[in-house]
Amino acid sequence: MDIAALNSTLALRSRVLKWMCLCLGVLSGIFAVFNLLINDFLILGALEVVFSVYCFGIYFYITKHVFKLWQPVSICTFVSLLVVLGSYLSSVYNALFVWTLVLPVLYYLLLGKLWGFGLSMSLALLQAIALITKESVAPYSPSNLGLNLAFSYVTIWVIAHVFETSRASFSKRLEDLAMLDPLTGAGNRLAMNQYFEIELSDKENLYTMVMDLDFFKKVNDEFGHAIGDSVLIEVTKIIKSQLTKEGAVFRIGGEEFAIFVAHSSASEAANIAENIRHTIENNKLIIAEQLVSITASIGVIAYSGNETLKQTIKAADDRLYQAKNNGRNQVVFNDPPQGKQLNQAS
Ligand SMILES: Nc1nc2c(ncn2[C@@H]2O[C@H](COP(=O)(O)OP(=O)(O)OP(=O)(O)O)[C@@H](O)[C@H]2O)c(=O)[nH]1
Repeated sequence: MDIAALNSTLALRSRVLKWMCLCLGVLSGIFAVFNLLINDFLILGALEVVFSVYCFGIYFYITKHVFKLWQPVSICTFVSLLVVLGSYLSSVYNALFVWTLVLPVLYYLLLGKLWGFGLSMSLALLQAIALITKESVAPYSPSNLGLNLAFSYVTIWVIAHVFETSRASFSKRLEDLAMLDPLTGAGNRLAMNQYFEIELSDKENLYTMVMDLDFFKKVNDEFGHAIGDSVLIEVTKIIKSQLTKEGAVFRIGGEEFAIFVAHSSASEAANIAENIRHTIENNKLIIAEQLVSITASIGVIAYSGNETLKQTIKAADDRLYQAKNNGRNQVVFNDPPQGKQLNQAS
């Protein structure tokens, strides 16, 4: 599966930006010709030439490079300034202010809710100042023009806001459905691939752990599958509570979890693994009024920088196998702070 395709928001924004640049580049070029040769608006015409060139530049740039925030921010800021300046300098008769109504849609499509709201608010204020400071709004009546503009702008703004909010929430729900284990809320294998291949661009000082609950079958046999499920949920909470923001947990099997600790030292990774093991052992789980005791074995490996995800998981899994063979309820770490193998048992 194409992992990048899961980030539909980025793909959507990149596509919208590309076609918007083409469209605005052509239109701005046409306006520039009018303003330079016919209307004699030299400043505006010159700015439109620059904007047109900039739009084509971004259009070609994003065909070869990844989407970055500065691209839509610069396009939105530039086009907004052109519209405000055009509205301020030209007569209302030219109806340049009509372009104001297009911009909230661009902001929300390209930049999302927060930026969309901020830019729409700023544009409304700037355009209000540009129009209020005009000596005349002929051939329109000032109150009719003001009310119609304000109401149509607010309508488009609200629709753009509601649309983007719903789209973002659907997109998040779809992403969660695709990437999260529905029982525990830990990431699934797909999420692990995405984390390792895309999010972890810097894999220096990365530690991979594979953790497996000990004799989990007995929990199911003794207490039933539903309580077994609750144990898995509680264990996931314990793992998450021990991880810093540099860590991530994925459920890769029935009672098996992969844990990554990034940007850490060997001693930090060893401490995290030991804290997880210790907390699981000592946190007496009371589920449906039943006391459930469980322990975990953990294999930890320092990522060398060259292995694939499969290889690093396999290496940590080998340490886990050692931990199970050594009697379970322990951490086996190949790269302990002291430089020798560490077996930590309760
Ligand atoms: N409740 C519950 N049990 C699960 C789930 N997925 C797998 N299991 C159970 O996990 C148990 C795993 O058992 P084993 O592979 O024998 O491992 P174990 O009993 O933990 O023993 P060791 O790993 O050798 O310590 C099986 O009984 C599976 O049915 C799940 O989603 N919910």
